[in-house]
Amino acid sequence: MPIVEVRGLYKRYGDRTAVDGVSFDVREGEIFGILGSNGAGKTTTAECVSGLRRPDEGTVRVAGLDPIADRVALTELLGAQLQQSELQPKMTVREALELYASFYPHPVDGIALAERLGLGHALGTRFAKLSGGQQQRLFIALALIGAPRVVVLDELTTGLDPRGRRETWELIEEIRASGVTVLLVTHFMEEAQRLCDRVAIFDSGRIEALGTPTELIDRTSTAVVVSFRPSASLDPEALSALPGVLAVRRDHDRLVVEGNDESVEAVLALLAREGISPRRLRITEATLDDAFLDITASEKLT
Ligand SMILES: Nc1ncnc2c1ncn2[C@@H]1O[C@H](COP(=O)(O)OP(=O)(O)OP(=O)(O)O)[C@@H](O)[C@H]1O
Repeated sequence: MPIVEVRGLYKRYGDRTAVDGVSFDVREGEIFGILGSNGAGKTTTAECVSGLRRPDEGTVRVAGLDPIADRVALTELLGAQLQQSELQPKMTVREALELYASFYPHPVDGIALAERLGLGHALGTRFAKLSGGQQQRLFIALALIGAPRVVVLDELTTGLDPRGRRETWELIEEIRASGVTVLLVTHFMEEAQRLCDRVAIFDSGRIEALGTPTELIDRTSTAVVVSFRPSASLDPEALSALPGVLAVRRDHDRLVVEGNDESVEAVLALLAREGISPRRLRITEATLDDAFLDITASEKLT
């Protein structure tokens, strides 16, 4: 049973179509990523799920509730991350937790939550004095304080340093492990590949691809790149003719072969037959980043 269902969602701002007929389901207990470049319609979609924007067309259901018509009931089961401007700079962590707990009928213990999120020692610290990472943790805490079944996290790690980002990823994994469904809006492919069970790639208000990160990576034309410095001269044409090879190029004294698993085996077999050793051999697999560029670029060509 999906916990979030979006069907035929349209949202326009004046004559600009921000969301252009989007449909997807989020399964209970998964981390579902909404990915896309700036202006792709990610935030607008997340806001429609959270009940912060009214769709122009289409339906949104969260655990069977209409986020606009059933707004009060929705707040009991959906937690959304706040934007920075929504917290008073002078409010302490403890005050923020108490204030937000008062909005919900069955809040969790705010102090225990703060401790779980590594904010136990910062309860008396004012919001403005928290580090970027601590502020993000507080936003996660406030999204979780009402004991939601679903949390919507939008660009949570933007502006964090690599350590802060990794710590936040671990927190999100813990949230999922506790049974909460996470809708994660991001434009960081590494983040999505690491965290998300499934992702929807948005481009110009539409979903161009949806699947697990592995499925999307497998769909990219170049799944694997092999590069090496041949110990003796080798005709690139011989490489181009091998099964699965999509492209061969020279990069200084290296040969770079783009292809798939089949082409890796074929390249290595050819080198063995010719008695050529592949010096400084590197085999790199495509990432979600490659898949994203491939998917959004091919859409632009059609
Ligand atoms: N309140 C608004 N009024 C007018 N246009 C808007 C409004 N909010 C968003 N837009 C426009 O709608 C489009 C989609 O915006 P949205 O914020 O949903 O995209 P996004 O994928 O979240 O982008 P970003 O990563 O930049 O936040 C953009 O072209 C944006 O300029």
